[in-house]
Amino acid sequence: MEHDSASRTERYKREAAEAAVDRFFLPGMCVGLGSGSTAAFAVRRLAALRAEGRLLDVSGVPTSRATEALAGELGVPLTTLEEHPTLDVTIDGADEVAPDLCVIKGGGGALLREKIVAQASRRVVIIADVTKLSPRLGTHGPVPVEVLPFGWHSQRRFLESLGARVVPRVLADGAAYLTDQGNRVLDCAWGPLDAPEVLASRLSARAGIVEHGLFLREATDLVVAGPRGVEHRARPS
Ligand SMILES: O=C[C@H](O)[C@H](O)[C@H](O)COP(=O)(O)O
Repeated sequence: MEHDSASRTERYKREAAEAAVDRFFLPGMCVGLGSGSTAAFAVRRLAALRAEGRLLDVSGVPTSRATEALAGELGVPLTTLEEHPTLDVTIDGADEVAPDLCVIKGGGGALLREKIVAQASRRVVIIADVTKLSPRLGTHGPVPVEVLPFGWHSQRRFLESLGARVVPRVLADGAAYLTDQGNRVLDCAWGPLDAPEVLASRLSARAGIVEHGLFLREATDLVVAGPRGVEHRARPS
């Protein structure tokens, strides 16, 4: 039963990713390649289209070392923000998606590069299976916060003073999890957030906090897949 629901979720992730690539990646584009299991399906779709001789002139900026490695393995051409400071579109996953297309990202630790790439993109398409939809951000899980290793205990106390239950992210062997930039991640559970924009600006103002997983303005579109098929939603104006 559990296995069935896990494989359904994987199918929905793949369907959302493939629909988004087919609709939003166009010939000649420079694109952002997101991170995580859903975004990996998008990279695979782009590689499959290339194998059919389509989108051969599309190049991508990867949002993590893992995505860079996957794209490299599959022969997807990569570029950089130095070469292409503005990207046409980024397709990326999310951990939680609210009805206004505000999202939480960073479950895989790629939030900083993902936000840099999203903010350099004209359009940001979030791809998700239905389990990611949430009535209010914070309902499903924590907000990942990336902090410099220097003085990180002081960031932990600061986050607790804002009401979070803070769990420093660790690897299976108990060692500290480090991001691609060598920073720590503190997973901060606040529960459903009444005013995510107020929280986001307090986090952004704190020295030592490098970035947080609240993406409140970046997403322009959502492609979500579930038992009723694949649906596209544009950000409400
Ligand atoms: O840091 C990771 C990213 O923000 C992912 O896009 C997010 O965690 C969703 O990952 P997945 O598609 O594996 O659920």
